[in-house]
Amino acid sequence: MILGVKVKKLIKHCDDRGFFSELIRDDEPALLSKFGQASWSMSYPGVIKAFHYHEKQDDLWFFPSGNAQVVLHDLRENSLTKGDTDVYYMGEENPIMLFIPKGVAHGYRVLGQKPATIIYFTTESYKPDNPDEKRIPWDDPSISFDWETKNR
Ligand SMILES: Cc1cn([C@H]2C[C@H](O)[C@@H](COP(=O)(O)OP(=O)(O)O[C@H]3O[C@@H](C)C(=O)[C@@H](O)[C@H]3O)O2)c(=O)[nH]c1=O
Repeated sequence: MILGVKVKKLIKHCDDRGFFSELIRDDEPALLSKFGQASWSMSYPGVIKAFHYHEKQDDLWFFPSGNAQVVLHDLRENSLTKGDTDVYYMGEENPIMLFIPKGVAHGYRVLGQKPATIIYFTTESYKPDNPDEKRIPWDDPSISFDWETKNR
């Protein structure tokens, strides 16, 4: 597992009305050291958004609807897991919060036949004049992640 990445499994309190679940609390600083921004985005089935990374901000991801294949790749020079790639399947079928530290490239592919929505929290707010948004092509050979679903 890439160093510094954290997973919080959400607890669904189900009853006859539906369910309730906590996402993040102020006594979980390990998950988000500070609040910068909350963002919401939707992607259509099959879309790949990858790879992005940040120099200053940490991300905390949650997919409230749909499902995604999330791919992380450690770019940090001084990390013991530099060069490692990890995959998470998250969303409706696996409701988790995923903490992605700065310097870890991240991206996702929407799985299934319906759009996926993501709500994510960042430790910094977006600066339109100088965004902390770095990009690596989704099929970059240095990561060489195979995004195809394997029928087996
Ligand atoms: C990220 C961001 C974008 N924008 C604007 C810029 C642009 O006009 C439009 C779409 O921006 P992007 O193409 O960068 O959006 P998107 O490709 O959804 O970017 C996001 O993807 C996820 C997977 C991440 O990891 C985030 O860090 C962020 O990079 O929204 C904001 O106004 N605020 C923001 O915080």
